[in-house]
Amino acid sequence: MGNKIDLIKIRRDLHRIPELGFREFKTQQYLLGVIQNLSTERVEIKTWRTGIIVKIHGHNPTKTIGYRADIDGLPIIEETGLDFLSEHPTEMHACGHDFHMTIALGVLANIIESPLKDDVVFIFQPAEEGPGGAEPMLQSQELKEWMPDMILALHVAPEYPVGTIAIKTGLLFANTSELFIDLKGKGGHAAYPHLTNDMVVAACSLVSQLQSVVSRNIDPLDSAVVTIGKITGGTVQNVIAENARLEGTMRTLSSEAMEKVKNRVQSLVKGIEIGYDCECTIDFGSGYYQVYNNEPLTREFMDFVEQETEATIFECKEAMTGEDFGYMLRDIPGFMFWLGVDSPYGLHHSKLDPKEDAIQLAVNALTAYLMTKGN
Ligand SMILES: CC(=O)N[C@@H](CCC[C@H](N)C(=O)O)C(=O)O
Repeated sequence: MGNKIDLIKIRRDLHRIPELGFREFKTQQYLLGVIQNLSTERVEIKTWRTGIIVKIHGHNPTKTIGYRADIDGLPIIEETGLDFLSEHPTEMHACGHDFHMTIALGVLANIIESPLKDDVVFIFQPAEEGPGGAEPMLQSQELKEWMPDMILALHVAPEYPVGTIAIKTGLLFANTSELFIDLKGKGGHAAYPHLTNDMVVAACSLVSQLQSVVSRNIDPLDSAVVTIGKITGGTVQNVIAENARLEGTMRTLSSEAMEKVKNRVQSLVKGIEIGYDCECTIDFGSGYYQVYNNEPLTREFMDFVEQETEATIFECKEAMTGEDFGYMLRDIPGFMFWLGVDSPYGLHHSKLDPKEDAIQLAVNALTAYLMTKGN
């Protein structure tokens, strides 16, 4: 199926304007511009905060198929050296959401051109990287009125070659929880440590102790991750720090393991308070529900891709990535899959450079799948 829109131009335009969760104002305007330029026959558009929901009415609907694309970027300074580098100096589409949006637009344009028997709802969802747009979007009146009967989404996979799709039934992505810990002690002159409670030392000790949670408290046959991605503290080289802050994320394959990890983090933080005579506060930020693929729909999709598309499909293992699409899959049967985009740099890397050939391949495969599933 030929494209009514220039997918490479769209991807590059979107790549230039990455915005953080719930601040995707330019992105929303850009997406609306593209969508409104397509035929308006059978098409209804709603906005929800910085997100968009588009319904394409089928000619004799018996169900509604949902397709979700996330639209936010990350607070990362881009270092790809591309001609279409981010115009926002501290933000980057380093998780491939520019691809996700472009592919959704490509499929949407095809379905508008050849409407199905069934209704299709395209969900352009804000804030996947945080604080999470899927759960509040699901609760919104706007989406409730157009609730799909099944739903699907993809995520780019830099580690897989272009032309491949990877998926598995059941658990695909982990449960997640953010982690923010503030430490407050007594600062002072660098030469008088005995008169202070140094929060740089306390924070370093806490980071080391947190490494024991996964290695000593989680069943070795289960999996978990505790990552501290950012430490801040202190003011200047010759002042002992009164404050420090750790920012991180925790991942588990079950909600029980998540409870255990959180309890251990709380206990270790209490130990730091006693050991370093300081005050600490823990904020678990936002947490995402696991991504769990519906078995029959996933198997049907796998068979379809293998038999009817140019893509190669294979079964992958679960990953410790998080995705708030998990909330949609908790309420609506469906699945998520990895799309191979072949980049030497991985997700959340400042040099992530997915291969654009993957866009057309995904648009073709998804259009063909929807044409079959919705007719
Ligand atoms: C696909 C992906 O990379 N998703 C993010 C989701 C982050 C959720 C939250 N901000 C957290 O850090 O826990 C990921 O980092 O896996």
